[in-house]
Amino acid sequence: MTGLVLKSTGSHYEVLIENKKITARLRGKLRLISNKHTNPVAVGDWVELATDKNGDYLIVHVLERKNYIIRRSVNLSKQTHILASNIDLACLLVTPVFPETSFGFIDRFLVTCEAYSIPAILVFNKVDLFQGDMEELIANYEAVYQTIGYTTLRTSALNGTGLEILKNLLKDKVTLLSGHSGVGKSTLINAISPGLNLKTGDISEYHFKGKHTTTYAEMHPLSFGGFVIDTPGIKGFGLVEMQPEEIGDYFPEIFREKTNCRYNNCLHINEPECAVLKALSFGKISETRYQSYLAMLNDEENGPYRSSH
Ligand SMILES: Nc1nc2c(ncn2[C@@H]2O[C@H](COP(=O)(O)OP(=O)(O)OP(=O)(O)O)[C@@H](O)[C@H]2O)c(=O)[nH]1
Ligand SMILES: [Zn+2]
Repeated sequence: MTGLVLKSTGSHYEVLIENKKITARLRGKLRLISNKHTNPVAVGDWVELATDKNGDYLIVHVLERKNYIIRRSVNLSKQTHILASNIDLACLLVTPVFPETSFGFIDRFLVTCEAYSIPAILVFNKVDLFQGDMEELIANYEAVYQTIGYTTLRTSALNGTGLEILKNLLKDKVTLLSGHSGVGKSTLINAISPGLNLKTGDISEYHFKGKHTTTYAEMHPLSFGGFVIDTPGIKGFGLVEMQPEEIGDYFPEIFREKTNCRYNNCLHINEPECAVLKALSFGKISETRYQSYLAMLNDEENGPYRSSH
């Protein structure tokens, strides 16, 4: 029989088999297969199951993954951890304040999605709080990302803004929902799919302790069709196994321009006749995006790269 992995707590897995949630363990052998990733089975995996002599469920095989997103393991070793697999859409919840989501964080998320060819959207949440300066801040973010071609949406779980549009975007898909701890992931899922009753945090706790209420990635069936994967308060995405020359390919607007650079191995730092730097000087490529690009280049061991721009 096959099932869909909804949750992993390390030793046990919650698996959906034809609308029934069961708990399963891994067959011993499976644990040895993957040295590359710290978890051989991830949320979103389709798995084959068997029962042991006591009638307990065992995961015996992981079906081929359409895609998966990896993160560096928490201990910052070379090992990586599969965050989730078989993702149709990645949705980043963004709040300009409470908590602050930086351009750098958004760009890292988008680059990760581009690298895995997973469509990504940006959802500006808690818009009920946006007035005055906040409104301006959001409009600024929207302008940057809409110009590149990303879909953006404004939502509020509190006053219902954008919830119907969000439901339409998520319907019948497996959506990875990300965002800093406290941006309102659990609250938003509860609002679009009542009955799940996910635990939400008190905002004051986030401020003072940086508290995480969610600790494991977990997949939830949506009442209107599809699944959403809630991820624990993420500090950042690791750019795993990415070559410096590759990074620009995951910024769609840099990728579009780079064919016109004089050198085809141009890193768009201070090379002559660089089409990317030219587009930047015309404002066709945004300054914040370019700064994120440079920051990501310098993340790699080959850095530092400094632009004379
Ligand atoms: N004003 C306002 N507050 C919101 C909204 N959505 C969530 N909140 C508040 O933001 C806080 C954090 O919400 P959560 O849903 O727990 O955040 P989360 O992203 O799931 O956090 P983690 O589980 O730690 O990753 C809570 O106090 C919510 O009441 C919203 O649309 N408007
Ligand atoms: Zn260039």
